[in-house]
Amino acid sequence: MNILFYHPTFNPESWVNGLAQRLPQAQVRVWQPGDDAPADYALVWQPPREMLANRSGLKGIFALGAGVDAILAQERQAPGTLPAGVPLLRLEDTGMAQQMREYVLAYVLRFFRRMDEYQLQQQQKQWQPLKPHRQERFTIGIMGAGVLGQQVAQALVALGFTVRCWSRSPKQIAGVESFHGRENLPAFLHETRLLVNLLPNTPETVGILDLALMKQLASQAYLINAARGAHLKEGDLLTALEQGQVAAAALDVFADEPLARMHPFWSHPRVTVTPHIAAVTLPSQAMDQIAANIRAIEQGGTPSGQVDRERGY
Ligand SMILES: NC(=O)C1=CN([C@@H]2O[C@H](COP(=O)(O)OP(=O)(O)OC[C@H]3O[C@@H](n4cnc5c(N)ncnc54)[C@H](O)[C@@H]3O)[C@@H](O)[C@H]2O)C=CC1
Ligand SMILES: O=C(O)C(=O)CO
Repeated sequence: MNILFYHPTFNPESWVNGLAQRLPQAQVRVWQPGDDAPADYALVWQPPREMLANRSGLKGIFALGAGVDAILAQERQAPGTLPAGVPLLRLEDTGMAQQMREYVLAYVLRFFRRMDEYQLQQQQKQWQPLKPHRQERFTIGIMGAGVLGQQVAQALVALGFTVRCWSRSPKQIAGVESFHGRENLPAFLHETRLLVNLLPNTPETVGILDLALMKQLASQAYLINAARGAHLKEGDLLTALEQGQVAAAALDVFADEPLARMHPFWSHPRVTVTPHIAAVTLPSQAMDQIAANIRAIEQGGTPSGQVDRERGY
């Protein structure tokens, strides 16, 4: 069995060695331009078109992340990047849910305990206790109740928050009110005080975080966007902040990354910027999952994490 690896920034040696340890029967190699020797599987992030274009015989392409929007966009722009008919698989959790829980909880508590405002007050040397937010008036809405959203929801319930989620189909998550479908989006947004976005970026969800949506939230709402920058209309967030509709936002992802030096978010007193670090790929856990999926395919079983290319996630 031959496995190709390509990632623009990961250390390829540790992946080649790690995969070889997990799949002793496999020959693992780092793809180099011009390599058109046979392969059964490919592990990729931002693959050049020429890497996979003529490889319709692959048994699986493994995306080295949870979100596959970038690779599907590559395919739209340069057809052939993902040969037709080859299953595309993504990472499911592999340690990202724990990181995402930490990220979201950190900002939920920061906003709930008004730490963002105390930080601004400290800069003014201002000693001014603020009226605490009350949990019963601090409903948290999670858009996207998948692998990551469900675990974040459970962690927030355990902290005593009222939590609701919105997804494509109804979800059963203990202690969480489930809303689904576009028709129920207004009901989900109504009275949501803190909105967490964990949707995949698809043709249906791109630009979903716009001013019209923000106006449906409770006033002085908070936003945590840890999914994709393409979900957020950045100018609309600036307007919502100016109008007081949104009190503050924590943003991990941006329309253009890295965020341009002149971007207003950098210096906005009500915006926190992190450089797309909410949940990163953990090589060891990712390789365990990919190796298990390859074994499943080799034994005629069904691997997990297969992407529906039409749906976009
Ligand atoms: N900032 C970061 O570091 C990271 C960001 N991410 C982002 O998080 C996203 C979510 O990851 P997972 O939870 O693993 O995905 P998932 O596929 O398990 O969950 C997606 C959820 O979104 C819902 N959804 C999809 N389309 C919808 C629509 N049109 N209307 C309503 N609900 C819809 C689904 O029903 C599902 O509940 C990824 O696609 C990625 O973009 C993932 C990892 C790290
Ligand atoms: O896995 C993903 O989709 C990520 O965004 C990782 O940073």
